[in-house]
Amino acid sequence: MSDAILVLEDGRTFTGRAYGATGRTLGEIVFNTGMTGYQETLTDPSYHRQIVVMTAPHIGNTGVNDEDAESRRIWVAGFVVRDPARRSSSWRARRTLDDELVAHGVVGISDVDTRALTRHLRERGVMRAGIFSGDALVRPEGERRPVDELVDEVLAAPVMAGADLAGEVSVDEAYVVPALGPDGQPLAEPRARVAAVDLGIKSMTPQRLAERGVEVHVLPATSAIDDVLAVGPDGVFFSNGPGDPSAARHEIDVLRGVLDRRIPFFGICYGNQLFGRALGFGTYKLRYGHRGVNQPVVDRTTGKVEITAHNHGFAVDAPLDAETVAPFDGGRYGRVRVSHVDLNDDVVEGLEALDLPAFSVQYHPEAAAGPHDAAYLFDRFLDLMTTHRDGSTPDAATTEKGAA
Ligand SMILES: NC(=O)CC[C@H](N)C(=O)O
Repeated sequence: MSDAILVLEDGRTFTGRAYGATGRTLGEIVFNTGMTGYQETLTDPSYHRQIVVMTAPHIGNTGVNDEDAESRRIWVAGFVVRDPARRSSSWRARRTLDDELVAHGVVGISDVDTRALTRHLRERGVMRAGIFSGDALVRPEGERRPVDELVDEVLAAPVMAGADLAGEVSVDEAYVVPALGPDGQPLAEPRARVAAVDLGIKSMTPQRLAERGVEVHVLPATSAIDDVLAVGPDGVFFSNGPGDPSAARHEIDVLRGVLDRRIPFFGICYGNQLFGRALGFGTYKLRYGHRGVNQPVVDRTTGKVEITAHNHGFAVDAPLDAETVAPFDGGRYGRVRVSHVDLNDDVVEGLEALDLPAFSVQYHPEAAAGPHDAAYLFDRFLDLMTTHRDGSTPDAATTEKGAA
């Protein structure tokens, strides 16, 4: 195994060994505290352009299987681990993690003091970084490249703030995930039909809806409101995704079209941030974000605390205490409240419109990877769609699907 170096934009360096592909990679460096789920993390499109540090020290133990990928490829820009497993041990493993990283051309580094690195990122905040190994470490004449030169390359990489990335990870063509019955077989009569805008969707999300008898039409991020309406949806879903929500102007316009028509809406993660912005709230970048599978969140509707999976670096800036009139366009969307809050740091983790059939969460009820405490949110979405359709909501008199 050859040498590798991790270079942060503030000049801090960590030496280690090449892991996965060798070469050079640049991105925003973030840490994930999950003890499990590295395959789901690697294939989560929300990590596009990010170098992920795993704080769990031993990575690769269960290899890579053919079932747990959350999308068609690995998206992380680079991978940083402490102690890679020397062999995979799982009846489901088909390949080693090292081989999988090589096959996908993902440059990684191992034997890094990931505790020191994570403490550094907690203090200084996430920043740009690069991993350099193999030819990327040496000049053509064979001498080692000085760190200053590597730092300059890191500083030339784009920052995450302002990045509009959903279009880079979304599908090109729409597809349908069929509704399933209790026996796992396709349902002839779906219980509801959802238009799901793919901003970087994880495959487990339409699956969780399909398991509840919902037919899911997954649409490209570039879809216009007419494409969404063409599905004839009982509800619209906006997925997780990479990038800065303040850059997603097209998607926010489409979402306002959904809200104006009072079509039931549910958003996850990036979808929550876009819902917040559509309502007129701001979003901001967290110092180091939430990434892992054990974040405590309180659901203020029931008072229950749930342990949840997270992957976000931005958050919605909305008042925690009271119902607020959504600021957009003089209160056009009525009242809103913060429905979920992170108990570690009081970050907004969910929004609920009180005068529209719409809600969202900042975290991952699809739970891939992670605990399943928040699965009830998919049931809430289905309930919202069916009661809205049957006209049995309290505000049904004023709720007319298709009204402009
Ligand atoms: N998982 C997500 O949807 C992430 C949303 C956004 N890109 C963030 O970092 O906050």
